[in-house]
Amino acid sequence: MKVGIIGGGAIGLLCAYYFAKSKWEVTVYTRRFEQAQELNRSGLKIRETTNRAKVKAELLLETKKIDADLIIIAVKQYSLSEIVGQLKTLVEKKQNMLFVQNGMGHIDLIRDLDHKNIFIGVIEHGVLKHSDSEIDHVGKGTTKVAPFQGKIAALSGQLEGVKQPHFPFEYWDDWYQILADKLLVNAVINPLTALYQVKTGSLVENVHFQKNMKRLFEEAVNILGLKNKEEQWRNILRVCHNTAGNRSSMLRDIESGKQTEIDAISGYLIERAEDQNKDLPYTRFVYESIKGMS
Ligand SMILES: NC(=O)C1=CN([C@@H]2O[C@H](COP(=O)(O)OP(=O)(O)OC[C@H]3O[C@@H](n4cnc5c(N)ncnc54)[C@H](OP(=O)(O)O)[C@@H]3O)[C@@H](O)[C@H]2O)C=CC1
Ligand SMILES: CC(C)(CO)C(=O)C(=O)O
Repeated sequence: MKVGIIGGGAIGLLCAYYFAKSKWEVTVYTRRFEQAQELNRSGLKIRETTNRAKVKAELLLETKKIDADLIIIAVKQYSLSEIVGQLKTLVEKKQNMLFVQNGMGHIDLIRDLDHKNIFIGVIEHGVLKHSDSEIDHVGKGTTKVAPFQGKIAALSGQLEGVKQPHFPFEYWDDWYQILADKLLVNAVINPLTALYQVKTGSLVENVHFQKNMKRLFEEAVNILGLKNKEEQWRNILRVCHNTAGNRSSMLRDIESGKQTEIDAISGYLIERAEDQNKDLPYTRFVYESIKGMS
């Protein structure tokens, strides 16, 4: 089987590594020529392991067709708009596509595609990228997938061939549910860790930070229309404990001067609230603060 992975970032390389270990033919489509060169030359390494995985890589801009059974789109949400146009010509209507962005900002862009089998993924792994060919799999989690267009069997049948204990898949029926659950976690943890410049665990250890978490939580859970509120709150506390030593992706983006995904997370919630003539003052505060810092 062949997988094409668009974006050689932390998540793209994580997927590339585990598919290659499962004996799939992997091609990573990069933005930069130097990264493609490096991957072709050295392969791909996860820090804790000794073996490098062999992958092919090429520049997305120079690609005419993506020859793959499954295509994983692993760029950040804000890079997706420049790629969606290319997907219309690079990917045939019957090829499977899996989008793994955080937030909800990508959904309207995906609606523009009329491919038969489109899937949404929520990645619950923690990954740090050290170089163009080396990552650290710091948090072992799962990847939840659900159909957006087409039937889940088209994807689950393929993923039968990826049996890796540290890289499992879970199958869900409702893409909105899995994305909304993750969005809620990110809407609470990401902006606060970035603003206070603290690791995820510090949010719950500090009673004042935890009060602000609760305020963001109340706004987000109501706007997203999520039920089982108590369980959702417990889940956020659990994520803070389980990833206590991690720096959230938003904190890392701010620290390295990169664009953040605040528009797809808090920005999306603010838009939903405006549609309902509601205001989310705490969410708006963190949104404007992060925009001002990045
Ligand atoms: N890292 C993590 O632990 C987690 C990340 N996620 C989500 O997964 C998604 C990807 O995140 P992550 O991997 O961390 O992000 P990164 O910033 O590490 O990677 C994004 C990659 O996309 C590449 N890219 C951007 N534009 C293009 C283009 N036009 N053509 C080809 N490649 C392009 C970038 O290339 P270049 O290097 O040249 O800029 C970069 O390598 C995000 O939505 C994130 O929220 C979800 C859960 C955990
Ligand atoms: C859940 C959390 C905060 C884990 O680090 C995350 O998804 C992120 O960093 O974007």
